[in-house]
Amino acid sequence: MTETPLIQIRNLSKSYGQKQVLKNLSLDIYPGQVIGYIGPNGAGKSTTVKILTGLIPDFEGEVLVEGISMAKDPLAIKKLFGYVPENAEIYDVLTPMEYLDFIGKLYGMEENALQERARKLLAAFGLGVNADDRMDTFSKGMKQKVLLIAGIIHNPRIIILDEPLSGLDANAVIMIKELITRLSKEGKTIFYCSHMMDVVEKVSDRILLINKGEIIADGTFESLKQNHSDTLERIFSKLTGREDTSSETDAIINAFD
Ligand SMILES: Nc1ncnc2c1ncn2[C@@H]1O[C@H](COP(=O)(O)OP(=O)(O)OP(=O)(O)O)[C@@H](O)[C@H]1O
Repeated sequence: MTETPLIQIRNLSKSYGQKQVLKNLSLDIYPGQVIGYIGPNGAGKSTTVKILTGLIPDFEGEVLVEGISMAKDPLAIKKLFGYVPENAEIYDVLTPMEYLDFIGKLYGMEENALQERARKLLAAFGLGVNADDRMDTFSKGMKQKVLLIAGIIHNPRIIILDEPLSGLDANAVIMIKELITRLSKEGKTIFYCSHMMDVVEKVSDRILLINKGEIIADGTFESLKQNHSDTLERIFSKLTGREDTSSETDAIINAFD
């Protein structure tokens, strides 16, 4: 590929105390890629994305986004990212509009544009009629949708979804798949962390497999299956155990077919 990488990660390492959780990661990520970032619990996925989004400022190595070093201008880089964290709590005494207004202003959005985009996205996610209702009356799936919208309210170039499906039902899975497809068509770069191999397979055009803080495979899902089937099987059967055969998981996986 001759294109300039959008994100360049060079020799990235991170330790918590004595424990090294990322070991010398080097990666180039290109504009428009949909990357599935997979690996077992504790492999280092969330730590990687928290470094990319500026939430963990102390690390070794270098991260460049659009050629700008994270160390030099973290605020400029933060605005390029939209981040939907795993298991986030929402401040649910607010309405979606109040919450999105708060988040949008953190990104410096102008009031009218912010209101317009918030209502448009809420309607697109089927929450138009709930835009001004307090979220403490919402289901988990409805709150997750608001968190997703909050992650993309400022129209970021790069979107990071960290396990956006945990605990959600099959409808939410369909919604995520549609969202990823739509955002990818708009040219967004997407970094999608998940334990659900089958789901990642269907939405990603590049898979990164991380284990114990090291990227052990990088390629298409097909190439991964050919060259790392043992690792994939070991990791995911250990990881998901019986869950993969539960009817709920089956329903989620089937939602993609
Ligand atoms: N703030 C922290 N302090 C100390 N150790 C941490 C901290 N955050 C993460 N860790 C440890 O770092 C390792 C990597 O964690 P991380 O959350 O990045 O993994 P992950 O791949 O996202 O896992 P999961 O799939 O379970 O979310 C784990 O062993 C975790 O216990």
